Amino acid sequence: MDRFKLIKEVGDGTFGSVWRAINKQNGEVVAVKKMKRKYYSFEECMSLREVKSLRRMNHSNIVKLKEVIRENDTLYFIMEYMECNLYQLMKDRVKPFSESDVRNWCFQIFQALAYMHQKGYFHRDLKPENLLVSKDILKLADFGLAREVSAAPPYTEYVSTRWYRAPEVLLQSSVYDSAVDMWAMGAIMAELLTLHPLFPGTSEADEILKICNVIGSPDEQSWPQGLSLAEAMKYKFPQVKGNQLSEVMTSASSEAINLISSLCSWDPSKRPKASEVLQHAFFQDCTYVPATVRTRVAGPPKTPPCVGVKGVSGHYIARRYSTGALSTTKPSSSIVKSDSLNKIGVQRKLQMDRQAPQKSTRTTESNSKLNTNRVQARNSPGNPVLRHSRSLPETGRGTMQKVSTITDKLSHMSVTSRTRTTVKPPVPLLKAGHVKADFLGKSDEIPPAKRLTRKLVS
Ligand SMILES: Nc1ncnc2c1ncn2[C@@H]1O[C@H](COP(=O)(O)OP(=O)(O)OP(=O)(O)O)[C@@H](O)[C@H]1O
Repeated sequence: MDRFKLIKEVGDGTFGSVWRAINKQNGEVVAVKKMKRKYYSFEECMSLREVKSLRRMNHSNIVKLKEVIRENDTLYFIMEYMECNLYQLMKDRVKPFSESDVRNWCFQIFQALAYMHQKGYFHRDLKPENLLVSKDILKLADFGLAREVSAAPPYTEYVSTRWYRAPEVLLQSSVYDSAVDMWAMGAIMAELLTLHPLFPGTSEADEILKICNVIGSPDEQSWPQGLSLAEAMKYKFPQVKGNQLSEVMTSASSEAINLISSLCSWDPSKRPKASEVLQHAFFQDCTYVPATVRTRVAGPPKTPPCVGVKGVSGHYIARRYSTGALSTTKPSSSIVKSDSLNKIGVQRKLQMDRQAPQKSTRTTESNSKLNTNRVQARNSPGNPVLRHSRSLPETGRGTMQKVSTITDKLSHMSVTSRTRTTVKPPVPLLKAGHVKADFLGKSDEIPPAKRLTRKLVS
């Protein structure tokens, strides 16, 4: 690692801290992800799912893994550097992004997903924090949960971030597929257009309630398999009619609403595939031009403001953006370039309310057994108290935030008078976190003040 000078920590995830760094030999700016747990053999490193899947990806909208280095039992991923993530772009904004921004960003991500799904992988942990931005380019990152479609189910160790978690996963189906990524993209698109998470559940039960409040409870017609899954675990869906997305996403176009509605279908088989989404009317003005062949247009490329700038809505025209050449440094026995890496699975640790670093055991919501006799969905908690949890000092923002969300509004509309509530002014978003086991029927066990936590290093 002597070849790299670490400049600044730019991210602190469950499994690794990410640094902006410079390759001293060629001056290239890179991202270095330093894994938190120790790795005592190189084979162990090579078996990581993040390594196995990323090395097979070669797409301009998927972050490139340049090298894997193990030094003193510590594992480092050398990746192309991206300026910020989509959550960081959203968190300080007051004015929603323009639909054309959202269209351009999502088009790129659906391109990456179409590629990845076609290659036989699905991501399983899509969330704004894993969509990285530089200039006008978006890239998919964090393949720690990526899974080969061909790998035999049941998939038992999976934990995605709850707010973007598909209902079949919430109901512990063991045979889900790439449709879980499509669900997450529907939720992310809505969040980009409104600056509020669409389904900010405080527990798994509340997550399902939040979904019901928006799209209505599933029935025999909309999702027969879902009813069977629920029955198998003795879970009863709350009976909610749901509301029209258009009633709360008032400024969204009918095409955007239509696309989000189909992505967030209860039945995974009714969600469009990524390749189909690219043909949707919402993207009719988009034409994908690979980053490598784009011509530069007037004006310097810029990344939308992500820290400390409020209310700015930029228009980001596709421009040439170089991700830099691969490092030319000579690989040693403990350094492997991306094209010579091996396969297997990743250890993934949950991000708790207050993240415990160095914890290497796998603790997942899905792993624990559900107490099927106790399954009972709770009513919506209303506006939950949310907390920012940051691992580096931050200025200016309070730690306790009362958050108004789309679903809270919808919940109010559907459960009470069905009259429209006054739209509250937007407040800073919270970064979704994995939260300790909160299975359906156990949501009461989570202390209210700790329920929704995002973690961010700025
Ligand atoms: N290539 C990169 N360039 C710049 N920043 C990055 C890069 N990769 C990751 N980051 C930043 O670091 C954060 C954490 O990275 P990552 O998601 O890979 O870690 P993790 O430990 O797997 O996180 P999680 O808790 O989501 O599982 C990201 O949200 C992003 O802000």
